[in-house]
Amino acid sequence: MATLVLLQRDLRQFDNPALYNAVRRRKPIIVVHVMEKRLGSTSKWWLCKSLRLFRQQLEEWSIPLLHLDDSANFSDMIDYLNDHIEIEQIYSNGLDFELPDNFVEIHESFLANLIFIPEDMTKEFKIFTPFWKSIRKNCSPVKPLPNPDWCKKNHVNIEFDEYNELPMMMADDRWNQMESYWEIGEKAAQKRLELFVKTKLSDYDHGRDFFHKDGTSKLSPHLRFGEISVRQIYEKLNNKSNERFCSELGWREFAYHVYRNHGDMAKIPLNPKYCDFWPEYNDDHLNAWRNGQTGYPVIDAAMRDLSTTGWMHNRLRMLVASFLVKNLLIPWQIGEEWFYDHLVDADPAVNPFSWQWVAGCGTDSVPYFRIFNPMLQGEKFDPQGIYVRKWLPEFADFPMKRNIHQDIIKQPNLRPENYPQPIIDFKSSRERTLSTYKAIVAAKVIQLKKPRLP
Ligand SMILES: Cc1cc2nc3c(=O)[nH]c(=O)nc-3n(C[C@H](O)[C@H](O)[C@H](O)COP(=O)(O)OP(=O)(O)OC[C@H]3O[C@@H](n4cnc5c(N)ncnc54)[C@H](O)[C@@H]3O)c2cc1C
Repeated sequence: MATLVLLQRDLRQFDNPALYNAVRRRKPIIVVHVMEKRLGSTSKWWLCKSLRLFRQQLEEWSIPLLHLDDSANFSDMIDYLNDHIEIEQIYSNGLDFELPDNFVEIHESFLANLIFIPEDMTKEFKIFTPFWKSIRKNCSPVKPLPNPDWCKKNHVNIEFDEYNELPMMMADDRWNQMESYWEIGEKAAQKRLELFVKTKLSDYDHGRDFFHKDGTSKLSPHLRFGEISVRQIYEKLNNKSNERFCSELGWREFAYHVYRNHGDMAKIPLNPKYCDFWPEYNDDHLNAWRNGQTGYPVIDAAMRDLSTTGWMHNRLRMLVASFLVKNLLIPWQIGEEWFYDHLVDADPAVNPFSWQWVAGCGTDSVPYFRIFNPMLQGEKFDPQGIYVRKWLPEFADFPMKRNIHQDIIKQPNLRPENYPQPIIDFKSSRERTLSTYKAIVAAKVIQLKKPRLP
């Protein structure tokens, strides 16, 4: 008789409730990773590496890690496993698919991805601050579990010849390059947390906004795949001096709070006024945005950074998203999809939530008239153009004393020859957007053209 542990976004041994409870049963354990339904290619790259490392960790406990590529084949897999050893109990930490009816009785699901238990929050909140205040006042954060007490009885001495293959990525230079930016897995996540606490946390409130400074934790992909427990981070850092950092974890909780009631958030605006809004858009503009060729240095640097590293600083995410939606008037869903495919931390709740926040159609969103100015933002948060120079080789000889963000717009002769002209005029695109949004906000029912979505 064996315990089956199904994992999706919880590739860790420490504070993993499904694994912990399985170990306590003192029966042989089989772990199966089930492929998520929505996974971008860059996150898949991360997952492939993470699964291999996790398999090595589980081998130390003689627990086999199998992989199911499509949750639709769940029953076939159980038949196969039952031919080798009877599956008595199934544990998971929440799945993105429903188990077939005949397994519901033996399945127990724990929640592992959030600090607070969502069921403890009976009211639906639309604004972040009251949500965060209320949940902290009225609910208790879940404490991380102790290390499970591993015992030799839990061994499974069976060689599985099916479901043994872990997913693979096609060879691509992109992945080789990405490799140099990241250390993957549970051990790396713990190391990153330690380093952040030692070297960056004390300056986080100020440093987090400067995109050339590397002042944030970069824990997001580890949290995305559950290589580290958010409860462990919260328990360690939740005190008065780390309010700002904890409130960022709070935004993550809030995104999941909203996602619980709006699973279709990646496609459907939370504010129905925006449902049928988007006009036709320009494909050349979209391609320029994707490839970092808009002629606006900070936007282009950020988009090239994303393609190379799979990550982007939070302020830059806001800037490039605002530029796409509010200057190029391209539907936010298209940007969401691009991010989802290119981010190592592409998160099914946080990514669509954040895109809706920028587009102004979400909950507790940026007001429609707030349109980020890439020149001013660049000047403020990358004053010497260090970040831009890092990602745009076209600016290698640009004089250090010049303001890279403003000067090339105000004095076109300073623009490097091999760097594109701006694809739009910032001021007039801003005005066009403001009048379009004003009409939406004023209208009772919007009936413009449907968006052309991918
Ligand atoms: C358009 C857009 C898309 C985004 N897409 C994602 C996504 O797919 N996945 C993702 O994890 N984050 C996303 N974010 C939120 C945020 O940009 C990242 O969480 C953050 O940049 C990750 O870097 P970090 O780990 O160094 O963050 P830190 O500043 O060190 O924060 C610690 C943790 O708090 C959480 N967090 C921080 N900022 C936010 C935020 N604004 N909203 C929700 N949670 C937050 C993350 O889990 C993060 O790892 C998006 C933001 C925008 C504007």
